[in-house]
Amino acid sequence: MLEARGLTKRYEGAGAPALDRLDLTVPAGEVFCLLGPNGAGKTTTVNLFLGFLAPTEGQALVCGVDAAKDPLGARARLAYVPETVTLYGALTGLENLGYFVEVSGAATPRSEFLPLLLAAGLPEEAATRPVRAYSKGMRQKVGVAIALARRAQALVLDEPTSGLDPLAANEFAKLIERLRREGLAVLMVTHDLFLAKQCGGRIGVMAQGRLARVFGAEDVDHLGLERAYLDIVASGGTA
Ligand SMILES: Nc1ncnc2c1ncn2[C@@H]1O[C@H](COP(=O)(O)OP(=O)(O)OP(=O)(O)O)[C@@H](O)[C@H]1O
Repeated sequence: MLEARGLTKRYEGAGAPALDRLDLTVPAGEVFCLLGPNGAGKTTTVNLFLGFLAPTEGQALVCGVDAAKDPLGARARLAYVPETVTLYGALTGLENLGYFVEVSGAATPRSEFLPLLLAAGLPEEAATRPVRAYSKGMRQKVGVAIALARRAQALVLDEPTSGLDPLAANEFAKLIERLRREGLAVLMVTHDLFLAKQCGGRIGVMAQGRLARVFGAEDVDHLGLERAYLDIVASGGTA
């Protein structure tokens, strides 16, 4: 579970807070998509959950662990897939997975590596090829496989489908849905309204550091979400 309680971040020298009293709970088995324009506070939120930033006020809890007080404990329970997954180009997908699992200290047996890559949607023939020739979507899948291998209970994704073609983004949405069904708590930052709708769960729109509105993915159609998003952004989060 991911939980923000009155989570606030004011960067030094800045006037308005980058994140203003965020209250949010993402339980196991839910996807929460965070939308918002540039500078809304999405990355700040992610960095607070990862314990990379200390909050000015409030708490970011990962499965009950306060990320500011125990960042290593929080990160042990949280898998993070960034916008661009950094892998070793000369190593194969399998070798990269093995390396990152070892570094993380996870006890995942080697026999599970290939099934994990396949579960993340990587074609089997690609698993033994150097990743320097992988597409961005294939790299993202290795990133998800690394996250799965760590058996984290929560998953945070930052713009995971940026630069993916619609087919790859659609495949990625299905993967996220599967992880949700397997019981992960998923927080996904995205600019992609279609992806947010497709991944189900709840969709939050941030503006100027505030979580302005939360929609159930079932309760709003694409056009309605787009209109609401534009209204919220135009009003600076007060619509
Ligand atoms: N290290 C920093 N020092 C000062 N201000 C910062 C710092 N990082 C971010 N900010 C400011 O905090 C606010 C929120 O930034 P943040 O990066 O969280 O937004 P975002 O929603 O992730 O934007 P984007 O969609 O562009 O990634 C912005 O006004 C930004 O300029």
